Amino acid sequence: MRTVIFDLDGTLVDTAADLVAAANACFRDLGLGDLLDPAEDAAIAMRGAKMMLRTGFAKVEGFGVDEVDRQYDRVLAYYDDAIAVHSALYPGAMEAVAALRAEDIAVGICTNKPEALADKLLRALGVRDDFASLVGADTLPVRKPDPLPFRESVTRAGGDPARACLVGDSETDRETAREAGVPSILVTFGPAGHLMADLRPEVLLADYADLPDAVRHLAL
Ligand SMILES: O=C(O)COP(=O)(O)O
Ligand SMILES: [Mg+2]
Repeated sequence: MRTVIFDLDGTLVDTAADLVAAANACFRDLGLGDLLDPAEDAAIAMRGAKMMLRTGFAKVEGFGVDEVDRQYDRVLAYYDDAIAVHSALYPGAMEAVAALRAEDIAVGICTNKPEALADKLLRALGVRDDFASLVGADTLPVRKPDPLPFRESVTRAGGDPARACLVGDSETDRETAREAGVPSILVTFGPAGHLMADLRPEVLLADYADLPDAVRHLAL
């Protein structure tokens, strides 16, 4: 079965504001104020909680790598408490998913978010059951760009990893697809959209309305 696997943050869902809010709550607890800006640091947020902590601590004195590790669980706890306040699906995402499913193409998710948080977010948005699989950062011992979680997300969706592609928004997604030997479709509407062309994916996607056609042309 042909399969399209989606990344989550920055690809299916615009999660930047809730992620930045969680990091800022941690920084405020440490007396540092709001070190990140939801608009300016959206691309940093798409690279995960540790990257947000590293970026914030780089702006002040006296907080090193150890503090990033110490605060990581706290960021995730804040995020867990307010995971879908501002987060929203990108326009046309679920219409594209429905169109793919109508063509008997399996759809699943492979994310570097912890699986439980990804599951909670998808349920809050009312779309968990639209995806046949969900593999997160901690589902397997390895995470993207290792190709294993991608392959697992394909097989759990009932698909064949040789007839699959990955829709993503980052160098990590590009690398994952390359390692798995499948085409990548990188979206240009996320916070790092302007950088996607340099990664030379098989497809650059500016609008979800164009996804079903793009997948057809890949001839999976
Ligand atoms: O949380 C991250 O590191 C990024 O998550 P993503 O893989 O869904 O983009
Ligand atoms: Mg992403």
